[in-house]
Amino acid sequence: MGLTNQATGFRTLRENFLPARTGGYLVALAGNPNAGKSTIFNVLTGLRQHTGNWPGKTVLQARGKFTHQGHIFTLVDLPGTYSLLANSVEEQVARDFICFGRPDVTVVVVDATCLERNLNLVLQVTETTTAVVVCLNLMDEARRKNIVIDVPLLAGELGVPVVPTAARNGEGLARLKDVIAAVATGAMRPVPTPIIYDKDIETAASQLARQLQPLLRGRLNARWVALRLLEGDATLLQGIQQFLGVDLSEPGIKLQVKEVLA
Ligand SMILES: Nc1nc2c(ncn2[C@@H]2O[C@H](COP(=O)(O)OP(=O)(O)OP(=O)(O)O)[C@@H](O)[C@H]2O)c(=O)[nH]1
Ligand SMILES: [Mg+2]
Repeated sequence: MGLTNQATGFRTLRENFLPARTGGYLVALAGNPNAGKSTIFNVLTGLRQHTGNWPGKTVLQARGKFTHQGHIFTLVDLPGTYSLLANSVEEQVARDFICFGRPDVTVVVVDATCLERNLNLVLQVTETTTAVVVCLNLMDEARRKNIVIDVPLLAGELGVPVVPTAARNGEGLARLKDVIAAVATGAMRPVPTPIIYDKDIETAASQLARQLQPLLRGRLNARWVALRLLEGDATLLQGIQQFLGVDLSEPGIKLQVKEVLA
């Protein structure tokens, strides 16, 4: 059953979105459908989010709390998404929370049995924020399929911590909490490996990013927004208007996009 814009009303989504900051840290759980986000959410919070072996179970974000090392963490279980270039309302919920919910840490849960496909989202998230932890879930399944992953090498390549887990039997979740806490408190500062595009795209993006910087005022990564504008991502413009009150579809910006593309 699809969740449509009409059925939910965008306003409701937006009101649901930005949790009141009541102290503690805000942690987003993002990832492809079926990667095990809700399973991790349930173990960490003791709540019972719907889980099951088909994609798209979680349609709206769910929130729960856990405490660790004396800190309170609000965990947000997001709908599964393959990409930040939202193609459905569920993906838009996830994208908007990652971009506008200002999480202190974004955990990207990936399926260790199909790492390559899952890394697409990891790379997109690390383009928007540095406070990223990769949770390499379904390690039990990977072992069963004789898939061997060099975790330190992966972490080194990505520039963010990678924590192997098998959430269904609780494996690795204590370490996951330690790493979330370390990134949230600033004890660990990931430095994601930048993705460098063709020279023309880089030149256009940095030119545009300079124009966007004063409008976005650090609330969103200007380079990433510039790349999305060059790509013509209309739903992101909607989100920026809604959550930041900045209209990037105004003629002045359109003209700049045209100019850098010329
Ligand atoms: N073997 C194994 N199964 C797991 C593991 N983690 C989750 N699962 C199972 O994988 C299926 C999907 O888990 P969910 O937690 O619902 O996945 P999700 O990421 O929340 O999925 P969406 O909400 O659809 O995006 C469920 O049947 C879980 O029991 C794990 O580490 N190992
Ligand atoms: Mg789920």
